[in-house]
Amino acid sequence: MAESNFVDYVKIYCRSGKGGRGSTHMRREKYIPNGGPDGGDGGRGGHIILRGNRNYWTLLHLKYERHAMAGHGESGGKQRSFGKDGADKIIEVPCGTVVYNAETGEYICDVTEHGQEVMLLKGGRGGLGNWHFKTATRQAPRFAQPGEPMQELTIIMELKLLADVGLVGFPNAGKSTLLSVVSAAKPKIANYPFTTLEPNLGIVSYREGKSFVMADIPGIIEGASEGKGLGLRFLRHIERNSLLLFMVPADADDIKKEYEILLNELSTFNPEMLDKQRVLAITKCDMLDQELMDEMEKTLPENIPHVFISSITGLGINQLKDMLWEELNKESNKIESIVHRPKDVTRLKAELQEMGEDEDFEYSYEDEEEDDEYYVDEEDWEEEE
Ligand SMILES: Nc1nc2c(ncn2[C@@H]2O[C@H](COP(=O)(O)OP(=O)(O)OP(=O)(O)O)[C@@H](O)[C@H]2O)c(=O)[nH]1
Ligand SMILES: [Mg+2]
Repeated sequence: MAESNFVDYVKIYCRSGKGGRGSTHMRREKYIPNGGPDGGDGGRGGHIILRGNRNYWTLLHLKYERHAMAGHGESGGKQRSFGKDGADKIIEVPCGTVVYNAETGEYICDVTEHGQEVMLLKGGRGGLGNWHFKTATRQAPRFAQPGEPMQELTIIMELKLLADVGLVGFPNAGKSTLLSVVSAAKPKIANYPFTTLEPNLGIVSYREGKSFVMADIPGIIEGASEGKGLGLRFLRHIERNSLLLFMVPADADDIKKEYEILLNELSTFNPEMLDKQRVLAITKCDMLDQELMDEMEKTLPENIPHVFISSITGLGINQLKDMLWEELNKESNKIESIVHRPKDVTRLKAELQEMGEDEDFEYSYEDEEEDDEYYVDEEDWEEEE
């Protein structure tokens, strides 16, 4: 597959900073021969923090990152001086990013709002300098605390677009065409299946300056949940939608059957998809006359509101927008009902391999000096001028 700019999946090795060690310095000035311990505290190691940023729409900027490392805390110094804290590493992510543990598939957190910050890995606390351990005997504290160790974690970040309405349909159903007439988005449209290879988002303006976001995803075919066609790779982008708009063309052999196949694929992917509100649009109705529509009406699936539309003539488009808006504003259809289950690790691995993301990041500890517990720096004991 060609190199794509729509990146919704990345694997990153993360490491927080370790805490700086406390100093064991002894105060020895000219006229104060036994000044006692005055070693300062080590600095805190840097955190790894995720921050939601609405200016990002994909994870592309993280694709080649591969690792995120925060700075280590510096050691404490003489005269109770504190070591500097290690620099935090902030990873900016688009809203709708879900984070999993790459080894276990366990769900860790998600970032849904602009400016929202999630502490992924805490930096180690700095060790206390020996002045804290001053006792009556003064001489005692020839040690200070080491800093707390760093933490490591390899994560998978997955983007789930945060659109209000998700378009669900077989290839060629007219999904992209609809998006292009109700929003300013300019998706590719053509008379062959799988024209759309990546999700497109559009803002649909409604009356009085109100608007909602619509996501056009690649077409779904029977067996998609087992990997057929473009497979389930893009289904996750409609997991977050509060409303699903099913689209079946008027010239389909059996509208009801096509609808059921789509529904079945979604529920195989994630049974919670069935909890979402649905609307059915019969597309390309410029090919029908009123008589045919009345006839067709009787064969449609029950329990789902439907509308006949044509993106070409504009038939039913306003009615469709009204229906979508009404459904979106029902209290029962607010999002956040989504339950995060752990990822199936084998599936995760397969997905990663498919994306060429499965090489493990090797981290070298070569440049790092080891913290010796109760480390005593000889220099600290030298007499000063
Ligand atoms: N007559 C008619 N043709 C339409 C209408 N809407 C879309 N089409 C045609 O149907 C074909 C497929 O349209 P697309 O919008 O690309 O379909 P899609 O569902 O996005 O297809 P994939 O991206 O392949 O999943 C194109 O040739 C469109 O011109 C319509 O309302 N009436
Ligand atoms: Mg399309």
